[in-house]
Amino acid sequence: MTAPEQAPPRIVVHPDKERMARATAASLITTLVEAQTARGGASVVLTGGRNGNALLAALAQAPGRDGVDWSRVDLWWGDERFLPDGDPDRNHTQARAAFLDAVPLDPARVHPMPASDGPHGDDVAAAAEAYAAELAAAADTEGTAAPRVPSFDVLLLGLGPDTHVASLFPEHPAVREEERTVVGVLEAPKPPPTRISLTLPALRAAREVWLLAAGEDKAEAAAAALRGTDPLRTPASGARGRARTLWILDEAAAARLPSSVRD
Ligand SMILES: O=C1O[C@H](COP(=O)(O)O)[C@@H](O)[C@H](O)[C@H]1O
Repeated sequence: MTAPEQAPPRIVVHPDKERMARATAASLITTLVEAQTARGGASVVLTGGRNGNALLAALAQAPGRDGVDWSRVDLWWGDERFLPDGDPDRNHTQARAAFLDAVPLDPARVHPMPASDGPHGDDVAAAAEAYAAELAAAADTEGTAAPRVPSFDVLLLGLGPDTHVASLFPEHPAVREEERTVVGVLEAPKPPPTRISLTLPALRAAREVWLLAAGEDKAEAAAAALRGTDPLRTPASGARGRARTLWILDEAAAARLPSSVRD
């Protein structure tokens, strides 16, 4: 695959996780309005996890929320826990509760990853392939001829305490993938063990990648990933956007950052 441009990380630190969620929701609204003004539509890749859900809850409450034309926003997912539709542990179920049901989205533009009781049954490889095909069908040619995914406006990632992003865990086969855009993940070290994930090449096709980390349990991971140069060991270090890579932290998660990386 041709490697797209990769923007170096920029770090923004908020006083606490509530203010971080509110400020990030406001920035996301601005970015989506700008994308719609420039290109008609906008696309976001959602993340699961505590920080991703806190952002969605803040977005649902944000005063400027209705400045976005939600019927012209495509929503994709960076990863999913491969469980039956509606399972409370699915990232899609949590996103519905936090945000999706609060705004007038076009159902045809909401693209959850397949569930384990969907058309592919429990075949996670087939489910991943189907999601890759859905992304390829929506792909454009901006930036790079490959990989075959849309030029996402903003791709959100929660940072795991082990530096995983999406369902790309350190030293795991999925983080080594260089050709496919979506993979089935087996034996993930965090439950549930079976997942679907975008790969690093797919994440890097985004215009902007925003990594979210709040809380002291993320401090070590944030420092390791921002120092790290090997995505096999610190997957978050390999997640970069073409135009912007933004690390959005609260003070607790930023506590161990080397001063050399902090603005
Ligand atoms: O399992 C997952 O974990 C990560 C991080 O979640 P957090 O609760 O530790 O913030 C999340 O980004 C990913 O989407 C999810 O599937």
